[in-house]
Amino acid sequence: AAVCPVCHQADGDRCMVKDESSFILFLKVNTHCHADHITSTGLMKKRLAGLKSAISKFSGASADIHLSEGDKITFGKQYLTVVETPGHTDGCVTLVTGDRSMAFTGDALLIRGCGRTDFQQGSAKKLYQSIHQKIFTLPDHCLIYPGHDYKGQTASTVAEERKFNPRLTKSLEEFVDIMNNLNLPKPKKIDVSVPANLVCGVHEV
Ligand SMILES: N[C@@H](CCC(=O)N[C@@H](CSS)C(=O)NCC(=O)O)C(=O)O
Repeated sequence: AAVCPVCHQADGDRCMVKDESSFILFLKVNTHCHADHITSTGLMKKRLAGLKSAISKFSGASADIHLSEGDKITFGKQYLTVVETPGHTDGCVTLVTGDRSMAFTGDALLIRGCGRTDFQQGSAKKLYQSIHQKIFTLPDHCLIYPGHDYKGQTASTVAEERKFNPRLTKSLEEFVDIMNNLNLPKPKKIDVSVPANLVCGVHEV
């Protein structure tokens, strides 16, 4: 089996090593396919030789690697586990550290909020189930790092959000009602189209 030069493990799958000549040294992992998250990827690939992109297989986006539930992204002696958390989009993932002390939730769970569900495959019911079944089941002390910080708070914990999140402490029915009545303006330039020859790059439409 191939041995990863970074983490020295011989287990090819954990390192995403497919053969001895294809170790990945730089990986841009996108939590979902919205312009405000993936737009940098094409430019980063141009500037950093060997950089690979990764995104959920359910995102509809092209990328070097398509991620599935349970995939492990290894770096050094650490790894991130891919946890599918659809609802904001179909292809949203949360990345959880191997020791389950940190979770990068993208736009699924925000601090005292959550991703909107009113466009591009949004589903309030799916989001509620994702958060309750996949994120709120992580340890209480697990730190939450979301994709947006609208109120100056950059980290929270599972216990805090389970207790204080004004949307997720509600029943499913109440949550769906809240999400259907947010009436947020649609962000400008949120739509993306990905030309076939530009892997995980973005052209605004
Ligand atoms: N007006 C705000 C809202 C921007 C916004 O819509 N943010 C998205 C994530 S980017 S698609 C979202 O899910 N927000 C949830 C929410 O409850 O605000 C701004 O422009 O800053």
